[in-house]
Amino acid sequence: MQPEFEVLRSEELGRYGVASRDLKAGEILHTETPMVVGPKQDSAVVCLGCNIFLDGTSAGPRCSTCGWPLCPECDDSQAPLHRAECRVFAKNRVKFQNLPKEAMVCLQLDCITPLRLLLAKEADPQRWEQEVAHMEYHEEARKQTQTWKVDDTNIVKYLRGPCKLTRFPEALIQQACGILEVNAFEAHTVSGNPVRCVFPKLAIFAHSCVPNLTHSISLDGTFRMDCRAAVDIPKGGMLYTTYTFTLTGTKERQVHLRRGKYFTCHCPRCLDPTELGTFFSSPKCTSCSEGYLISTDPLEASSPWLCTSCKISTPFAQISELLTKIEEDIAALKAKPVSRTKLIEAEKLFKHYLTFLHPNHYLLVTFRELLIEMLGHVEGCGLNGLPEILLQHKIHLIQGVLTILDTFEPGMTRARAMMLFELHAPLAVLARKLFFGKKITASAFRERLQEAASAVGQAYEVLKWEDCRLSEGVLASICKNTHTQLLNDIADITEEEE
Ligand SMILES: C[S@@+](CC[C@H](N)C(=O)[O-])C[C@H]1O[C@@H](n2cnc3c(N)ncnc32)[C@H](O)[C@@H]1O
Repeated sequence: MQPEFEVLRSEELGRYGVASRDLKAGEILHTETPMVVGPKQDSAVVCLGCNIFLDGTSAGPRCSTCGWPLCPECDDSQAPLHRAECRVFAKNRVKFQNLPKEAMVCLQLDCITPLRLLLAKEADPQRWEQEVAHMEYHEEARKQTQTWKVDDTNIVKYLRGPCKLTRFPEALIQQACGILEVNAFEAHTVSGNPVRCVFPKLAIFAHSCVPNLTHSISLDGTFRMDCRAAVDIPKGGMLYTTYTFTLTGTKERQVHLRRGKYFTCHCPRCLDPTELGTFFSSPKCTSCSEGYLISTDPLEASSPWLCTSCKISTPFAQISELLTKIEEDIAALKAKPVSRTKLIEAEKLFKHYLTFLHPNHYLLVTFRELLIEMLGHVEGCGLNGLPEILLQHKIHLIQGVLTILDTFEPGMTRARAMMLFELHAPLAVLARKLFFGKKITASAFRERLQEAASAVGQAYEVLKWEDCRLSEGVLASICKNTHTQLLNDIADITEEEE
C-alpha cells in the first residue's frame, strides 16, 4: 500500500513529511491515536482518568488504590489511562500531597505524562524504537534552560527517588520530558480541559507560520486525530502544521518557537518584513505619517525599523513601548464582563489605535475579534436590534479578520470556518432589514441571502469534522440547519416581490 506521506530528512528541519500523492483540500492525509495522553506541565489538580478539574485539598476525591487524584466514576471504572502509574504509586507507597485551597498549580502532576511515556516504552519497546526514539528533543539546547533544571527536580529526581524507578536512567527521563516539550500536541477533553498527546507520526510534520494541514481530535476517549489537507497540495509538496499562533506577529512567533521548540523559523512569512504584504506587525511611521514601519531584520527582534515611505529609522524599543501599552489595554478590556460600556470602550480604543498601527496589525485583529464577539451579543441588544450601520460595521470587522486568515490560515481551516459562521448572521439580518424596509429589490435580497448561505455552508464543510461534543461540533449542526433554512428562504422569494 502507498504510504500516506513520505518522510524525508534535511539538515535544517530534521525529519519532515511530503505528500506522496496529489491531495485535495479537506482530504484526510493521516489518522493516528496517541501513544500517550496526560496532564500538561503546571496543570491544576485533575482527575488522572478523565482530566476534569478536582479539588486538590484533602476533601478531593482520590484513587482507592494509590490515593492520587481520581474522580469517583474513573475510580469505579478503573480508568485505563491511570492504571500503569497507579501500580507504581501503590507498590512504592508514593503518596499524593494534598494542596492548600488557594493552590492553582500542582507540580506533583508534572511527572505523570513523562512517566506514562516511559511505561509505554516498556509496554511496547518496538513502537518506541520505530516511532519515538527518533523524535527530536534538543538535548544540548534543553540542558542550558531553566526547564531542564525544573524537570530534573520535579520529574527525574521524583521518579528515581520516591517512585524508586531507578531502572529509568536520568538521560532517558529527560528524553521523555524533551520529547513531550518539543512534540506534544494540545487537545481538549469533553469538559474543555487541556491535555498533552504524543502522536509520533503526526509530529514528523514541519512547522510553517502558514500551515497547509489542519487537524481535528475525537473526544470519544481515544483522542484519535484526523489530519487533513487544508488546501490542495501537489504530490511531493511539503506538509506543514503550525506549532504556534498564526495570529501573532513575527517577533512573538519567533520567541515562542525558539523557547518551546528550539529553532528559528525561516518560513517565507517570517523572512518577509511585511509578512506577505499584510503589514501584520507594522506601526504607522510617526515621522511622516504616510508610511509604515518594517523591521530591517525580522528574525532579530531588536533590529531597527524603517519607514516604507520616508525611510527614517525607529528603534525597536520605541515600538515595543507602544505595543506594551496596547497589550495592557487589551488585557484590561478582556478582564471585564461583556457589557455595553465594554463595547463602547473597545470601539474607542480600536479607533484610537487605528491611528498608530497598520489596519491589518495583529493587535487590531485582536480588537476586531473582541468587537465581533460583543456586537449583537450585549444584553438588551441582540443582532436583530442592531441598526443597519452597526450590522455593516460588524460585517466589515469580520471581513477584516477573514482577509488576514486567507493569507495565514488559508483553505479549510477551523479559524476561517468560525469567522465564516460569524459572518452569515449579520449578512442575513442586514439583508432582511434592507428588503423589508424596501431599500433593496428582491433580486438584491436573494443575492445577499445567497452570500450568507455560502458563508455558513463553507463553515459547515469544515466544522462537520469536529467532534459533536465540542462547541465547534455543536456549531456544525447549527450551520447545517441554518444553511438549509437560508436556501428555503431564498427559494421562497417570489417574483411578485421583485
Ligand atoms: C515536532 S518536531 C518535527 C519532527 C522532527 N524534525 C523530527 O525529526 O523528529 C519539531 C522539531 O523539528 C524541527 N523543525 C520543525 N519545523 C521546522 C522549521 N520550520 N524550521 C526549522 N526546524 C524545524 C525543529 O528542530 C523542531 O524542534
